[in-house]
Amino acid sequence: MSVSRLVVHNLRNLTNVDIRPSPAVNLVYGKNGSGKTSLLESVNLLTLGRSFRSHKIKPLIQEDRPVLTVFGRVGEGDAGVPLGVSRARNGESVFKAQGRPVESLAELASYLPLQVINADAFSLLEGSPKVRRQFLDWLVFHVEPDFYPAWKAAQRCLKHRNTILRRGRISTPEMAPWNQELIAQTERIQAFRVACFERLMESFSALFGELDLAQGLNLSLYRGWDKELNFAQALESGTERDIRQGFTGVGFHRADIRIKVNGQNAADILSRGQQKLLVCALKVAQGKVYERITNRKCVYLVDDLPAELDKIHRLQLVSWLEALGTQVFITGVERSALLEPWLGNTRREIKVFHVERGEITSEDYPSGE
Ligand SMILES: Nc1ncnc2c1ncn2[C@@H]1O[C@H](COP(=O)(O)OP(=O)(O)OP(=O)(O)O)[C@@H](O)[C@H]1O
Repeated sequence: MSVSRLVVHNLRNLTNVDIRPSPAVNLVYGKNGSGKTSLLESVNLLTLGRSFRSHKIKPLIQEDRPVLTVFGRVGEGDAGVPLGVSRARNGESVFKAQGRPVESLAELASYLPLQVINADAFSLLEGSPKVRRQFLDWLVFHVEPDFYPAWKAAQRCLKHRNTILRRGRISTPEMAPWNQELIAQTERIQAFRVACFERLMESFSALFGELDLAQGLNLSLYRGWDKELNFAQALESGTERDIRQGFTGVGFHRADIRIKVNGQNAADILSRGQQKLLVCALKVAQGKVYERITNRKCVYLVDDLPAELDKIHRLQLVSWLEALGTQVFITGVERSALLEPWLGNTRREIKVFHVERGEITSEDYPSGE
């Protein structure tokens, strides 16, 4: 899967953009504030209906304009699927695929699986368990069709159970069916997550295992309750605490990926550059597993590649992306720093885009080199 055409109107400082990206390597350079990240945001918007920077829509719409639109073709050349998104200041939105409104944002997302590596990527190490849980669940959601219904059903049970807990007067006949259903759905969610986590770790070790950085590194899946107990036992033994707290303290909603170096949190031990490379490896590993299972490739958006990564680490990430053979959009301030790691390392088509005050010009490498 790749974006073969991208047309953007009134997104931040991008007033009128129409580009035909390479199905392989797209390098986007320009000064600070020129509009590079906005271009990546437009790809994100096209498939997820929102930015990766913020859930708010108004800041995305160009000042003094009522609406922003992004149109794109996804697939091979002009034969690709047309996708269109418009978001208006007054709250109106249109999401279209193949010329008709989509049934859900999940349908829109299914046309173009995306992986984003940007400054927020560090939150995979520093952030709350929710960030890591969502990271794993992205994969589970995309490769296991029964996961989402199970997850939704479990969420429903949790909500009802918590409402009963908050009321304080617990009646067993009222609570029992929610507990039973929660246990059944949690076991399914857990099985899906374990299977995906194992595949993810296999792929991650193949990428990362050889690096010095891998010394002492350990990633493990925390299920969301004591590993000595099954979920039914954990729920039962936590009942009094749940009543006191007014919510369910154990379960699928507490799962986490624990990332440690010699027993300490990786975020407390690794340098920024090391953290970024580790996060990149996790995202590339995820893309690999996704491809193996679905036979489809993710598109990678890498905002400000040089930030935090030295030459060797940039080269490492580029070699991983190249091995994936996927479409990438990579931004940076300096053209040479963006191009350098690819030179001699890819036979695929490179396009270089220069952004200046929201205007984009493109060149096919190696023209003019
Ligand atoms: N709603 C808006 N309307 C008009 N311009 C906007 C709006 N929101 C942001 N901008 C401007 O659009 C420009 C695009 O910013 P963007 O973050 O894409 O730049 P960038 O090239 O990625 O910069 P950096 O290298 O600093 O990360 C900025 O100059 C910003 O001030």
